[in-house]
Amino acid sequence: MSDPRFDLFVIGGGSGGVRAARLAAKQGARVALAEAGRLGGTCVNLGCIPKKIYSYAAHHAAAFEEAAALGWHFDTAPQFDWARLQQRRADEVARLNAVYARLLSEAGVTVYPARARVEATQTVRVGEARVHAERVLVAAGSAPYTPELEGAKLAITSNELFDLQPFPSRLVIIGAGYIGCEFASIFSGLGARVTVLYRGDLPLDGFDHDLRRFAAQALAGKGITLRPGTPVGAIERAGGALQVRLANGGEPVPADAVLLATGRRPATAGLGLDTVGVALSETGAVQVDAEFRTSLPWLYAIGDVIGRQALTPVALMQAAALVDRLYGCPGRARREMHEEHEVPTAVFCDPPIGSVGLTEQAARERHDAVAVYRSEFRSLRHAVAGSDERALIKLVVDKTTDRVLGLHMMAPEAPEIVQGFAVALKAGATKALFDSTVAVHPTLAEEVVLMRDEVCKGGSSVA
Ligand SMILES: Cc1cc2nc3c(=O)[nH]c(=O)nc-3n(C[C@H](O)[C@H](O)[C@H](O)COP(=O)(O)OP(=O)(O)OC[C@H]3O[C@@H](n4cnc5c(N)ncnc54)[C@H](O)[C@@H]3O)c2cc1C
Ligand SMILES: NC(=O)c1ccc[n+]([C@@H]2O[C@H](COP(=O)([O-])OP(=O)(O)OC[C@H]3O[C@@H](n4cnc5c(N)ncnc54)[C@H](O)[C@@H]3O)[C@@H](O)[C@H]2O)c1
Repeated sequence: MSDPRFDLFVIGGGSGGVRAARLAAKQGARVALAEAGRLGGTCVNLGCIPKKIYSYAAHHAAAFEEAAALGWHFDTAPQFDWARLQQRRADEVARLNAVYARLLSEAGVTVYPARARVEATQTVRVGEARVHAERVLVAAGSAPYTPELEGAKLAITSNELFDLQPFPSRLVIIGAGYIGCEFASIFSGLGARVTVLYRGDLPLDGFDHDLRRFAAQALAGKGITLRPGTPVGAIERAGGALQVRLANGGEPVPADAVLLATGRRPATAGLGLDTVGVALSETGAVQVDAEFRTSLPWLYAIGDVIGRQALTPVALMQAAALVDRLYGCPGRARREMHEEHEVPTAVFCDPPIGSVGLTEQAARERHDAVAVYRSEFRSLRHAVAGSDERALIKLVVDKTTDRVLGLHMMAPEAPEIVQGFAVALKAGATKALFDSTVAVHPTLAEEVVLMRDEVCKGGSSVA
């Protein structure tokens, strides 16, 4: 029997790969997809979705306290059951795996539940089969990066965290990026004593400096121990538990579990890309142009594997843009991928962060005159519940054009609020337009359209 032939062969059934396969099949292309693990990829199985489920659970710790302040009483203290949360998460992930399988099947995509490797020009080896395709799309995602560190094998990554047993009373997290901050809040909320060790002076590299400072205070205010400027020397066994030895010689930090949250790298190892001579970056990212073409005319790549912004909606948008270009109807508008700074993003720590557009620092580098509006306050909900939790909302404006360049928030529901304002920023809304928008009262979000006093230059929020 001759080898199967397709128009498009997709390697990886995660956010980007599934979207590309379905859209291309709907346009009439003969499409196959290989997935070595579970359909849905990182986001569904080991990322956004299970993380958000755990985050919902963690937020209840504060909600119970608030409830008590608002007149509720419980005859017994609420008890948390880690195994039950894990099971609920596993059930939901399994449901989503089935949804993805159904969507692919309904679109007519042939799914190979196996690891794929590029073997030669327009040829892929998948399990025992050899398959030919006019085009091959690499959407293989990324994997946790483990730094050279003595005892690193004793630590876990976010991949293992979801099924960790038993629940760690003391969790030490190395790295204070997205994953470090999100899991610090989750495990702290669920009752662990959490310590975050990081090299820099503030968490969340790349975010607005003022927001980062505020975030450090907010996380510490929730009982998380933050240790900036603390490089790690080694992870070692200590009695029945672990300890993290510090490179600066400080007292070792005891732990029941150590989480490496030190970034992710494109998952290009073993894909056979070297055999066909595709250009990779130093970190292993597949090099593509603005239209996701590699150095070979039949090979494309999208998502985390190209080493740009590692976010699900980015992979989804890249998939749509690519398929529109390759298989779209003539005359119909093509979707395009945005400029990176237009991508809204959230960190689901507690309180959560929502951010879109330029940070104050980036705005000052690119624009002659920048105005900053900043509001830090205690929300009605927290005031009435007797909580000290504060919210930060910050607008960055180009003074020359009055255009709002950035919105950065750390507040309850910040990700939900920022999603809406991202449309306004993309549409080029001015500060005057924000000012002329009627507020919704009483809300936290109304503050975004009520800020009138520019932070005076001497009092700039940038350190
Ligand atoms: C803990 C965590 C939380 C996150 N939270 C968020 C969030 O809240 N919001 C957000 O936007 N993003 C979040 N992300 C990032 C998001 O998950 C990724 O950006 C997104 O999944 C990337 O999609 P992708 O299609 O590029 O890769 P993936 O979704 O990783 O899919 C790649 C797939 O390819 C498969 N594969 C790899 N090699 C092969 C091969 N040779 N053959 C066959 N199959 C192969 C893998 O098994 C995997 O299923 C999170 C990530 C992590 C780790
Ligand atoms: N809410 C979301 O959208 C979300 C959530 C989780 C992950 N993600 C995506 O996944 C990516 C990976 O997340 P992440 O938190 O692992 O990466 P990150 O890049 O956000 O943070 C990595 C952290 O590790 C530190 N680090 C790097 N190398 C180190 C070393 N050798 N020793 C000590 N510290 C080191 C960095 O200084 C930084 O604090 C994110 O960049 C993001 O794109 C998104």
